[in-house]
Amino acid sequence: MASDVAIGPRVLRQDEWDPWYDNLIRAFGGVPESAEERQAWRAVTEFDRSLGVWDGNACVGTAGAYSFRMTVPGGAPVSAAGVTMVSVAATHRRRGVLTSMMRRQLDDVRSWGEPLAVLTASEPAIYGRFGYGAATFQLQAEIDTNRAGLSVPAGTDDVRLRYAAPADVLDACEAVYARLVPARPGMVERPAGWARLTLLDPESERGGASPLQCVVAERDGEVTGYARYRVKPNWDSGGPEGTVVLSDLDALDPASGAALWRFLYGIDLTSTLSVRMRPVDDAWQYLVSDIRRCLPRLKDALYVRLVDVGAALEARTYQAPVDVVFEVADDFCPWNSGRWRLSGDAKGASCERTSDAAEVALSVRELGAAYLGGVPLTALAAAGRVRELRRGALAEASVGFGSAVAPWLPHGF
Ligand SMILES: CC(=O)SCCNC(=O)CCNC(=O)[C@H](O)C(C)(C)COP(=O)(O)OP(=O)(O)OC[C@H]1O[C@@H](n2cnc3c(N)ncnc32)[C@H](O)[C@@H]1OP(=O)(O)O
Repeated sequence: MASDVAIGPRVLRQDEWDPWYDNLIRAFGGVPESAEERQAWRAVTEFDRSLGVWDGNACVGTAGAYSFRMTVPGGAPVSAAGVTMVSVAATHRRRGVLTSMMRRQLDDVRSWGEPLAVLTASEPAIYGRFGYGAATFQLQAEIDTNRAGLSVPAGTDDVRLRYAAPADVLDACEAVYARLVPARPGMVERPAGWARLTLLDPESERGGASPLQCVVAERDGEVTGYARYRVKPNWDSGGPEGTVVLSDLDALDPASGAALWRFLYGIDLTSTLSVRMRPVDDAWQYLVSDIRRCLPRLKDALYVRLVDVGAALEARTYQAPVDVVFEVADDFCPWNSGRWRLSGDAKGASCERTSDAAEVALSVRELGAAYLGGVPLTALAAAGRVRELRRGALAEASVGFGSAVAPWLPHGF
């Protein structure tokens, strides 16, 4: 029988989800998920935007594309395909199966009129060839809470904290999250069904820590913030050395945020606060007296691909006036290649094809890296990945592309 791999990716059918998802799980090591996790991921699968590659009856390739709306600089929510569930069976690796799915997917995203595709990469080396650039980074830290002192702003003592079962306060926490989304590039409006995912708490992923715990911050009876975390006790010969492992923390104002951080710092019998997936400008860094005792480090997070260069650059605003002609190279999506004049400021922008002389030359990957304002074009130029062709154009573009707050993707997908 002829192999269907030659036919290439096709849209996933509802009755194919189990073998499709099994291919993904196996590609990530084969550790089974709980029935609850499986059901939750099935519930958010968008079948008409999911692709499978089949060899006879066997699924050998998977890819999906959530229909996200992501905040861009200036605050607008922009349609972005959230590329996900990418896997190729090891029996079929390095034969171009991923490339065939990326080809089909980016053509589809273009036909849906969505200007952006975004993803988090299992390995950074995979997606650059398809035009994705690392656009946001996340802060990780192991905070020595006994030695990195904390000072809090006025009003912190007015914030009331109370424990709550995570599911009982989910709606109030989601309301806090939703109010933060427009204020920070890279944040994604949570589509229907996604709030539940924040509560998934399989024992296999706790690493010996407690189930998820939740504390909410309130002022005048209104929920103004929340933290979800686990505690991992550790008793060694020197005494208690437990770790607080932060899962999520969002707050609407500095005092509410500080109250939550102070709470996490002060949990008895613990000496380390372990944080992951935080924005690079996270406030706790400016509350501590000794940042060295926090061991901060960065990790790449969201990768951005401009599927439609003109529409994407028009969808955001620019924090200082920009009038620059970009020469864009895009081998994988050639419809983007060529010269574009971007004229914009903090109120809006236009981006149109031009035959004027190029002033800054770069590939679509660099444009994706710089798009959310977290990676300066000047830094990419220093690495030789962006070329200035008109004196002054690079600085003009780099300042304009910047963002007052660091872009951040708060959760995986
Ligand atoms: C958004 C997400 O879901 S991220 C999750 C990605 N999935 C995983 O990491 C699961 C485990 N890995 C896999 O399933 C597969 O190895 C994949 C999906 C990473 C790659 O699939 P393949 O079908 O083997 O890729 P394909 O054959 O199309 O390779 C295309 C090119 O990418 C390169 N490439 C593929 N995977 C990698 C990698 N992990 N690191 C570096 N380069 C890679 C290939 O060498 C090839 O290069 P070439 O064009 O210069 O020859």
